[in-house]
Amino acid sequence: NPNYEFGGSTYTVKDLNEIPRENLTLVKALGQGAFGEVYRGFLGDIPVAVKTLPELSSNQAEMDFLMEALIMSKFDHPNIVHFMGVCFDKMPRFIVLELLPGGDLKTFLREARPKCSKSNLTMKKLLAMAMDVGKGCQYLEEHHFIHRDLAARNCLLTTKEGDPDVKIADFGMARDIYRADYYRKGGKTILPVKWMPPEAFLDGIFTSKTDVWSFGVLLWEVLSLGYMPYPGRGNQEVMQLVTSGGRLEPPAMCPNPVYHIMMQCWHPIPEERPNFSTIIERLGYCMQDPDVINSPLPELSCSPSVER
Ligand SMILES: CN1CCN(c2ccc(C(=O)Nc3n[nH]c4c3C=[N+](C(=O)[C@H](O)c3ccccc3)C4)cc2)CC1
Repeated sequence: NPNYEFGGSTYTVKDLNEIPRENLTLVKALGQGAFGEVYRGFLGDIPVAVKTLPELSSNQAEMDFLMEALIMSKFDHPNIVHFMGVCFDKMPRFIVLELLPGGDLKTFLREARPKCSKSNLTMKKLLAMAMDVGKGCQYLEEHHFIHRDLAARNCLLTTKEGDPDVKIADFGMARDIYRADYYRKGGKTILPVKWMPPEAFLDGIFTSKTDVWSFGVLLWEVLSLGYMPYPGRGNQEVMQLVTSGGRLEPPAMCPNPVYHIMMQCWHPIPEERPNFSTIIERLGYCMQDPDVINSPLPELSCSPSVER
């Protein structure tokens, strides 16, 4: 059974909170997880999300699933999805997590674009969502945990209405590296190149400053309302561009101070990039700046024919 080291202690499967299966009810699939399905359900009368491992899974998939549970079970932060327990006594195996009904951040941004009707999205809300992720990242940085795949697609929202809180909810990449799966899965696994700094995709060097670069791209995703970074460019082209100093353009209507934070996250020298405490501080200033929070969001053209 694999061990997991976090904060100076070592954990194994027996340290996981085993939930009696009879207390669990699965209601409806929420979407495809990396393994099997993720379901909406109840633990007693508490709404939960349940990640399932298909019964016919390889031994490696089983170990991956266990490692993912171990990783998430040790986090304790309001901006990281809360781990509730596992049903590992028999197949099918379950990981029970906090339910986040708002869906993923990228989808939310794309669906919340101001169309013809007034969208209730504001610059302040966008910055507050980025701040949430930044706080989760600061916690990971403090615990010397490198995420390796920070992106809007891996974050979830508490709600689609009002003021959603945002939480980091997927640790699959860190899990693969922790299990040294990356090599087993054949180096050709799809690397999130568009979210990676040069030292990572060129030399495989990962530190918390790698996550800072990715956070800068996530901030760009938020301000662009869910665009794919480097639109129209392939991974090879992006590696070329970035290694020769090219960077993402400012999203439409992005206030300069916010773009300035992105650019600092994308400093070619990792040590020159700010840490997450500094990033949060600077985002905080932006949120106090009337010129920033009162700047309008891009109004997409109102011609109904233009499908975005
Ligand atoms: C109209 N829209 C349609 C879509 N809809 C949804 C779509 C998906 C979800 C959803 O997956 N919620 C989750 N809550 N907790 C966890 C979830 C996923 N988890 C996982 O661990 C997943 O692996 C995961 C992790 C990060 C990102 C995505 C998926 C843990 C909720 C609402 C809202 C209304």
